Amino acid sequence: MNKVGVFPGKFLPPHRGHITAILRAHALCDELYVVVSERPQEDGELCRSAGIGYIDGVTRQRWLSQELQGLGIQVLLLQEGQIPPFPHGWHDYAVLLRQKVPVAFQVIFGGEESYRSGHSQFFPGIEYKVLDPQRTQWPISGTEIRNHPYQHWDYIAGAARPFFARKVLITGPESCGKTTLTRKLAKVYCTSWSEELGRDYQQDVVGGNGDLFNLDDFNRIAHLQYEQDHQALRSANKVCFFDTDAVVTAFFSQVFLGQLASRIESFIEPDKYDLIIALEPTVPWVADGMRELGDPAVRQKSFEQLMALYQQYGFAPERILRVSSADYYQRLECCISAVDALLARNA
Ligand SMILES: NC(=O)c1ccc[n+]([C@@H]2O[C@H](COP(=O)([O-])OP(=O)(O)OC[C@H]3O[C@@H](n4cnc5c(N)ncnc54)[C@H](O)[C@@H]3O)[C@@H](O)[C@H]2O)c1
Repeated sequence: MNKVGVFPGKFLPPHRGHITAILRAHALCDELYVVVSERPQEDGELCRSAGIGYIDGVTRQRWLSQELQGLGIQVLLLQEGQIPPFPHGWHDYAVLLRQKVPVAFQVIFGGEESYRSGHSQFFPGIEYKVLDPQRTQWPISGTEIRNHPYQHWDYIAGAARPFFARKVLITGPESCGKTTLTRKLAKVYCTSWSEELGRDYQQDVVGGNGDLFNLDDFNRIAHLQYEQDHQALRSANKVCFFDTDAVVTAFFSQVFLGQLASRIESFIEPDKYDLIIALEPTVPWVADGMRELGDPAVRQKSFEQLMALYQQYGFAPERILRVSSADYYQRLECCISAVDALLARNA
């Protein structure tokens, strides 16, 4: 007979302990269903008290589906908000779980010996198989990750890391040292970064001549940058650095064409970044054949216009760090201190 197993849990968030236990369970049956339980009120409170955004059930289901893809394991979502919380809802929980899993199952997997009596009472005839109850291989819990994600980074399932990674935007007008600083910060923190692709785009599509840009070029730049940023975030190690954002694209759309390309605003995300490092144009201007705004007064004015755009689009002023020093060493130190502080919070 086909042996069907179920692996239930909150997975708030999924971690290596969960993944390893699920893979062991998968090796012990013919068909496995992972069931993500969501209790929006209680789960929301767990996230709030840890100081993180709410990780809803669908997001957890997506993360686990990504982690387990290709193995034939189905990940289901069980809404438990309407039944009494554990341990008072055993009866209703048993009913819901049976309704959710589309076929009869013979074994439930878990890591808690203390759930055994509940299982034998409410799932009679169904085996309860406990795996690694001491959590010896991966001594970690969802609570520890929620409360101290950067201390326990290596345990967080890869699919969930972009959620926890701090997002740091480096912004500023032309020739303020943005790209170099972004690369340096990524190296200091041994992590990924996303470079501004507008310059390569300008080279490839209009031979470097910005006068040939049309509005659709700026839509495409915003879209391509969005995708590239997304990819960089997937391999972030606690923090990810972004060399530009759609506000900068909006600014250049205005500079080159005197108007805003139609789709740029849909890529502007005021809440995305934990920190926005705004580099004032106090370092020497470097002509590279593609830059347009070299006059000192124009540079400062560009900076202020850019800052006004962040304000206009609702970026929180307390997340913006203006870096004005003309000294490259000071600029770097100032950024390192700010990123350290960001990683120390909630750590
Ligand atoms: N309402 C009720 O009365 C009731 C009754 C029984 C069960 N339930 C539901 O069953 C689920 C129980 O899951 P949970 O809260 O334990 O979820 P969880 O996400 O904390 O853990 C999921 C499973 O992984 C195991 N695990 C966790 N960390 C591990 C590690 N480091 N190494 C190996 N294994 C590890 C856990 O023991 C558990 O079996 C919950 O969703 C709960 O709502 C509800």
